[in-house]
Amino acid sequence: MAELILITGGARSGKSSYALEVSEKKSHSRIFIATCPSIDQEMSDRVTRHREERQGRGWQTIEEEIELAALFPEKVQDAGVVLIDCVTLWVNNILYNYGEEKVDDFVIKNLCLKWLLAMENFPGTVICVTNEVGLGVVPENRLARKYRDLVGTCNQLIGRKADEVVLVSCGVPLKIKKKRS
Ligand SMILES: Nc1nc2c(ncn2[C@@H]2O[C@H](COP(=O)(O)OP(=O)(O)OP(=O)(O)O)[C@@H](O)[C@H]2O)c(=O)[nH]1
Repeated sequence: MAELILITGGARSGKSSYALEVSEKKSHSRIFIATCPSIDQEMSDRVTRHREERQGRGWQTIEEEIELAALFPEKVQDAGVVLIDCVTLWVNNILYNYGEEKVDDFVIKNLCLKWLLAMENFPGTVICVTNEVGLGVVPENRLARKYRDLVGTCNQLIGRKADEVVLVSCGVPLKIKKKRS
């Protein structure tokens, strides 16, 4: 892969819009990989809002909740930039589909590494969106604590491999890891 960029932030921080902007500067040939399952009206409304935001801006959308590794490189090979939105929901989907008891730090690390490795054969730029889920109080619920930790593990893996990491807060991007020139 030419470049890996990780964009993180809180809910409704503006990270998705920023990720679109950055992607559009990278290439005219763009694929949006959505990991969000449309399970209720609230989710559907969010998805509709995002689809409208991309409308007429040259995006092709692939909805894939689990098998990110299977998309690379063949299914996205014509794209100059691939945007994955978002890692947080991918972790959620893994927990839900595999069964919470079957997913621990080791399992999530390996699953995340699988798609990071698959991306290495993709010649374009990959941009991943994630959430900073660990900044608030420690959740009372055990599953919520586990989820928070698994997301943190994936964010670290991707962040270490990334050329650039950007934290978006209040709609403002802050580069926290910069590519060496
Ligand atoms: N299934 C599906 N999901 C989509 C599509 N477009 C966007 N999404 C999902 O929308 C989710 C992000 O939406 P929000 O929850 O509104 O984002 P947010 O965290 O509140 O806001 P920002 O920080 O501003 O991005 C991501 O998980 C995407 O996968 C799509 O076309 N299909």
